[in-house]
Amino acid sequence: MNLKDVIQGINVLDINGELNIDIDNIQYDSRKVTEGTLFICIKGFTSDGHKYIQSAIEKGAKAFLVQEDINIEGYTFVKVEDTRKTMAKVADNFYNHPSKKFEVIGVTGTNGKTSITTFLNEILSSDYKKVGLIGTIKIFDGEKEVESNATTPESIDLQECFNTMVNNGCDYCAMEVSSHSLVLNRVDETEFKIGLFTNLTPDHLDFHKDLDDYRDAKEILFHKTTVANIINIDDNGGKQIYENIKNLKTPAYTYGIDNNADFMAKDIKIDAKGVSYRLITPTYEEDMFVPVPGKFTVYNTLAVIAACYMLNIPKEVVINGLGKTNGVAGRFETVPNDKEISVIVDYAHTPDALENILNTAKEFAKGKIITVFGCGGDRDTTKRPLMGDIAQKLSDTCIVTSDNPRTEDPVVIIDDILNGLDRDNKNYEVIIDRKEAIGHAISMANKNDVILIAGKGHENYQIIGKTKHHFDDKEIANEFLRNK
Ligand SMILES: CC(=O)N[C@H]1[C@@H](OP(=O)(O)OP(=O)(O)OC[C@H]2O[C@@H](n3ccc(=O)[nH]c3=O)[C@H](O)[C@@H]2O)O[C@H](CO)[C@@H](O)[C@@H]1O[C@H](C)C(=O)N[C@@H](C)C(=O)N[C@H](CCC(=O)O)C(=O)O
Ligand SMILES: Nc1ncnc2c1ncn2[C@@H]1O[C@H](COP(=O)(O)OP(=O)(O)OP(=O)(O)O)[C@@H](O)[C@H]1O
Ligand SMILES: N[C@H](CCC[C@H](N)C(=O)O)C(=O)O
Ligand SMILES: [Mg+2]
Repeated sequence: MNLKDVIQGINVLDINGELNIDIDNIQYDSRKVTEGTLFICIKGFTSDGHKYIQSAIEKGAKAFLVQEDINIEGYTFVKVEDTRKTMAKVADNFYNHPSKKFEVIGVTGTNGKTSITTFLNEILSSDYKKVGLIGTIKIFDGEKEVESNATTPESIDLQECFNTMVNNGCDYCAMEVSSHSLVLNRVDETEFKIGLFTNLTPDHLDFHKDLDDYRDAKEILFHKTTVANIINIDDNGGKQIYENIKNLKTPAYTYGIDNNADFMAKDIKIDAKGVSYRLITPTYEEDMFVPVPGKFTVYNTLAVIAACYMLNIPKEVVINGLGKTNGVAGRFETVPNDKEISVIVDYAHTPDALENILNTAKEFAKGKIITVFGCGGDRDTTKRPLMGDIAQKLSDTCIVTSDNPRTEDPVVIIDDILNGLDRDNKNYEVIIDRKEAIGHAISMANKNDVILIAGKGHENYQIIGKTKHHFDDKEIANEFLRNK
């Protein structure tokens, strides 16, 4: 594509060099530059893309989008105010506005995004639609699965992914939209048909100033939609967002259990097999069963039902689809065994999620509840003591261990967790090594006990320092259960 077309519509401050050149690739990471690339220099949190101009030239970059005054003979420099923001526009131009060519459904909120996008994918696929998926567990581009490195990819990667999905004949894309992505312009220029909001509870307060700031970030999604916004009205953050967006051109709809809503669940029953409820929509009522336990499943499925309603998916497809769902990998996933112990692997990595999952386990536990959990390193530290408190109060025994320590010392992370629990109550233990901790939980469990292994869910790795080691909670639990 001609550079003039690539930068069409952007606010240019200055140009040095020739604009009438062909661009074959756009890239924000010098390590991925190829011949004919427009390299976008981003001033980041840890590094500065402007430092890599020389190495990008060596790899074949021809043109640069910059925030500084730079002029090198034979290359083109386009200066703009904010390269990160402009990058989204450039990416949308380069891939020819792919999000407008199919139906993108965006899901935001602290918990439930992966669960909802997975359900949506399952249901829309069963209606013979081709569905792309973007989220924490994986990316599916309509033909193949690609490893996911983030919940929401960088703008260039995102627009490239949309383009591949469109070329692969996808009708829909169900995607998770993280608060980071909304603030860091990753989803700018994306046209969402539907925006869904799940809930807002403390997380990522290392990145957002406070909970209000975090909520404002989430609200951005609902200003980018064209067909419908769907909001959990039982959630305080949801209520506030609804107030702010209810009069926008795109209509807003609500779902909930406790408050009057467009999509409601009544007569809820929850047990170890799943949830059942009476579904009330604007035009029909139905008895629902979903084989995934937890009150949060009621919320997640109401959101899915509302989205499918707005997309005119036949109600039978939605109801039957949810009734047969395989659940979501690493979300309330049980590890089958012949010891009559309920071993549950779950991705609860926030105080709210941990509380919900433990309350769900409590509703059907016939024996003791043993919780194994830790907190991730290089992430929000304020959630650590809160999770310690919740795990201790809602378990008979809790084993505090490591999650992904990343570049932090696991002992320091565990200490932060211990600051939230009552050290005089000896119902907790500390075992730094996660494998050992899981083994210990299984060795101490008796028939009818519930073991909750929380925090890592589907992850099949542990990040220590900057290295990913193979590690899979389910696999390890299985190994100990076999030998018990
Ligand atoms: C805080 C944050 O989100 N940072 C993201 C951001 O990094 P950054 O802008 O600070 O980049 P930087 O490392 O300072 O580098 C600046 C520029 O130099 C470039 N560079 C750097 C080195 C080099 O050799 N050559 C080169 O060109 C980089 O590619 C970048 O363009 O842009 C990078 C490129 O897209 C991301 O990889 C990086 O995500 C980091 C790794 C991260 O951990 N992000 C997490 C917190 C995140 O995004 N999480 C959310 C939510 C998770 C959830 O709740 O589900 C997510 O959506 O995943
Ligand atoms: N609607 C919900 N409300 C509260 N907790 C939930 C909800 N749905 C799922 N959970 C809990 O949160 C955990 C994470 O769920 P899920 O992976 O769907 O969330 P997510 O929003 O995708 O998280 P992430 O920000 O890591 O991408 C689950 O393992 C479960 O314990
Ligand atoms: N998307 C979340 C996942 C956290 C999962 C947990 N296992 C951890 O490593 O903290 C994050 O990056 O904050
Ligand atoms: Mg997710």
